[in-house]
Amino acid sequence: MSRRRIDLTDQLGPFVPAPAPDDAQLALLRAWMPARRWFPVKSGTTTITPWRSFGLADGSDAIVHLLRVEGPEATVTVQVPVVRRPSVTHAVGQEVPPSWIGTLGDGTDLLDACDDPTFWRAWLTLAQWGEADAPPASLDLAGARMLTVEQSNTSILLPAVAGGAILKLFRTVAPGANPDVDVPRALVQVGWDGVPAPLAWLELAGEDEGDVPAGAEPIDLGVLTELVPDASDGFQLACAYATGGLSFAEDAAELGRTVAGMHVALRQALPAAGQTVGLAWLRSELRRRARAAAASASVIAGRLPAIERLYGLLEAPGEASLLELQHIHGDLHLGQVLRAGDGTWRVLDFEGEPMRPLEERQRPDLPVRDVAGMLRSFDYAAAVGEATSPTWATDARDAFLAGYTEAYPTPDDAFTQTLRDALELDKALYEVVYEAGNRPDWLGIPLGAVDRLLAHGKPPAPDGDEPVPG
Ligand SMILES: Nc1ncnc2c1ncn2[C@@H]1O[C@H](COP(=O)(O)OP(=O)(O)O)[C@@H](O)[C@H]1O
Ligand SMILES: O=P(O)(O)O[C@H]1O[C@H](CO)[C@@H](O[C@H]2O[C@H](CO)[C@@H](O)[C@H](O)[C@H]2O)[C@H](O)[C@H]1O
Repeated sequence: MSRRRIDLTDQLGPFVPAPAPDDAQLALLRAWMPARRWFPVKSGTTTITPWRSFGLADGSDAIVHLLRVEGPEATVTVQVPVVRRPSVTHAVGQEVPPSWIGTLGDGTDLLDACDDPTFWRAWLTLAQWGEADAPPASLDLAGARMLTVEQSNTSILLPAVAGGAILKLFRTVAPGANPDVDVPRALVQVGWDGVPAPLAWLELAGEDEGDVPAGAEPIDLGVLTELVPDASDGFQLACAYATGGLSFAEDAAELGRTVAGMHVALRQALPAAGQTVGLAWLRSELRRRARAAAASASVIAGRLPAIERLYGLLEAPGEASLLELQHIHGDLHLGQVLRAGDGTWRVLDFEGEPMRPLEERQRPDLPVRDVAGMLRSFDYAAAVGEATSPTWATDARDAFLAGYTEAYPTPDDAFTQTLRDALELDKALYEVVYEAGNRPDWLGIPLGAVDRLLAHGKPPAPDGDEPVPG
């Protein structure tokens, strides 16, 4: 969707030039960044080099560094705003605050500015506020704090700004509109109330670079969104239900209706102009992703033949049949939904799977991918919440699917089931790679699902063929 663009062609817009981090700062950043949850490269050696640095034009002293992180597979750009403050001594045994990057030779601390009120104020002052021209007259930072939850970006809770808001600073940035800004805006514009409204965003002008043509697209640095009051995180809630022996079916059914409503609204908000894919293409794409997953997580490699066979089952009566694509969420799971105080659900985080390239994440896709993502999440909640009932996850799945199909009728036939299984497997493989890099203790959750799906979708083994694991 179009944005009212500030003319940034010959100037830095809301920013002022600033020096790149010097050697001492760079050494601290190189030691600190890879241990952050948001650091995008999870294994292998990385090279971190300064790319662009700028200050904020309101006179505050934070400096935003964009650093190139070159990993074994790709080079990405990471946003790290910093401030220098007089050093604070922490008692022996006391944990240093999460914003502490290190102490410089002159005795000052280099800190993550995401936890700094002067940076918040500067950001809010310089951001583009929706269709309005200016921020609210008063920016009350009472109760504001940086969140320390598990997330791919860094968010700051601002309970007194604009009636309650949350600021998300994108950690991995790229030229082009971040879907986490434009997709919710488009959904709000078509009147869908299942998403909290974006209130303001901040973008950095593009810059010519090497063979990138002049006028490279602006880079989205973050988005301010309205706060969902009295919200419960969907994953924590589901885990608590599982632990407490409470059925999640009713909430799951409502969630199914919400996800269906989201798909209907996305079709209207961002029409995909009749784009389709053929089954042959889908099979080869799923196999490509499986091979890439196997290359990243060795535990998948031995299962590849069985995975390929399961994808081979993906045949419709008319092989020529085409599947319709549309804009989808792309990384839907219980941690991306909030249950508001009134029991309704809100969907967050339209950035897609953070481990995939932006261009891939923006493409129209199959809505069943979102359904499969949420189904995987019930399995996670049952495992993490140590569900006491053996049917906890299947009850939630069935209720979710019933709620979804009630609001977005889809055929209930063998092909639909096989397609859903294939996409659940695709998601479980992604999760194996994700857990191997982030939470190795949880690797068994998606791996168990991979084996279950392989056993369930097991094709009749041709003579002499090796057996499917599971
Ligand atoms: N609009 C909102 N209202 C209340 N809480 C929110 C809102 N948006 C996000 N959160 C909370 O902020 C945290 C991070 O949000 P999320 O958008 O999923 O981050 P990330 O993309 O970095 O993973 C989650 O704990 C989520 O529950
Ligand atoms: O929320 P993000 O955009 O950062 O998504 C990534 O991290 C998620 C974990 O925080 C990960 O989700 C996986 O774990 C969840 C429980 O923590 C579970 O509910 C999901 O079903 C499971 O996929 C997500 O895959 C990853 O992209």
